[in-house]
Amino acid sequence: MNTLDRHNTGAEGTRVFVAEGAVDAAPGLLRVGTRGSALAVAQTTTVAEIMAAATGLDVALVIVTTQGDTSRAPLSQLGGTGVFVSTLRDALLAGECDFAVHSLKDLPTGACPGIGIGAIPERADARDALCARDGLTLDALPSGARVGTGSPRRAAQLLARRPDLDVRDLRGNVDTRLGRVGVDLDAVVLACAGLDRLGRSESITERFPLDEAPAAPGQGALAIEVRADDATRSPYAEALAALDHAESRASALAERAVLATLEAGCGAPVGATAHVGEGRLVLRAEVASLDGTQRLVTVEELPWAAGDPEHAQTPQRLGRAVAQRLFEMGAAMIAPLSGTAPGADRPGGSRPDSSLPGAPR
Ligand SMILES: NCc1[nH]cc(CCC(=O)O)c1CC(=O)O
Repeated sequence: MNTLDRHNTGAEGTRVFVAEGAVDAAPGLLRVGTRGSALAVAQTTTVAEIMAAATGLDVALVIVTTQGDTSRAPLSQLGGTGVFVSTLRDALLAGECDFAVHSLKDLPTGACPGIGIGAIPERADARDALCARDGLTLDALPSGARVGTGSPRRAAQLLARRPDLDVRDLRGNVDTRLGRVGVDLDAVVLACAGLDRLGRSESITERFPLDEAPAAPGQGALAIEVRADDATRSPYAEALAALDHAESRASALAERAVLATLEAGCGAPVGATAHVGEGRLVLRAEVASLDGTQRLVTVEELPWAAGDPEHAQTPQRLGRAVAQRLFEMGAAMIAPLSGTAPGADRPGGSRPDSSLPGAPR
């Protein structure tokens, strides 16, 4: 009755299936909470298949409908993008699911009592994608071309390269946004990760290099949240350990520490992108003015090795240092960081992501 669509994963005969409505806890079953959008279901299915293979258990996708999905009220009235996240967290705390899968870039940086990030899986392509009509690249778009994005960071980065563009506000899910290309817009900018996960890679006409256009902190990464008491208990711990990817975790946490220290929200023109190379964690971040005419960029790095307890706090330290440097360069003077006017005084420092003791690294 609960199962709409079941399929075998082929992994030791376990099943991954989509449940409609409530599913009771059962010993042989893991329940993974997800939003119901095509993108959310696609990425949660991948997560569920890894969990099933690692534990030998069945995995149910529990679709949680959030107010952000059903309401037509502006996001600002619903309490910002956090509405997508808080309903999933409520379901987790209420025991309606055992895990919650989020796009990491949509997760507010503040800690949530009783919940922690149990795993950050291997990240998809973190870059932004231009999806233009007729296969056009950014340089090839005609003067004054109309490009859609709802992100102030993407708008600033577009205008920095092409001040002549007519950047238009754009909302809605991935397919809605793509549907505007060649109709009333010449192009839209979306995350490569979402397009690749949805099988829409062929719509991409250019992938912007991260060193020229740092993406949103955490873009392309997922976060698997778990009740803090369950993180180290079997079978949850085995499922999380199979999913966690140390380099992706370190990179994403460093990027998010920039955002937390700047006390910047998703509406702030802030990009941050980290990678691991030659035993070092390298973090590049940018704060731009909304019109793209002013861009502050800094790159810093620290030694880092997977699994080394000495480097457990390195991502947060690196992110804080980069954000402090951006403050010194005048970030608060050129950009609205949390919806306040440019120039407003921004104290640094904010509570970091909750980290679970004993959670897989
Ligand atoms: N803000 C919406 C959002 N949240 C996560 C993704 C998909 C990319 C990802 O997983 O980071 C998107 C769409 C987009 O930015 O194009």
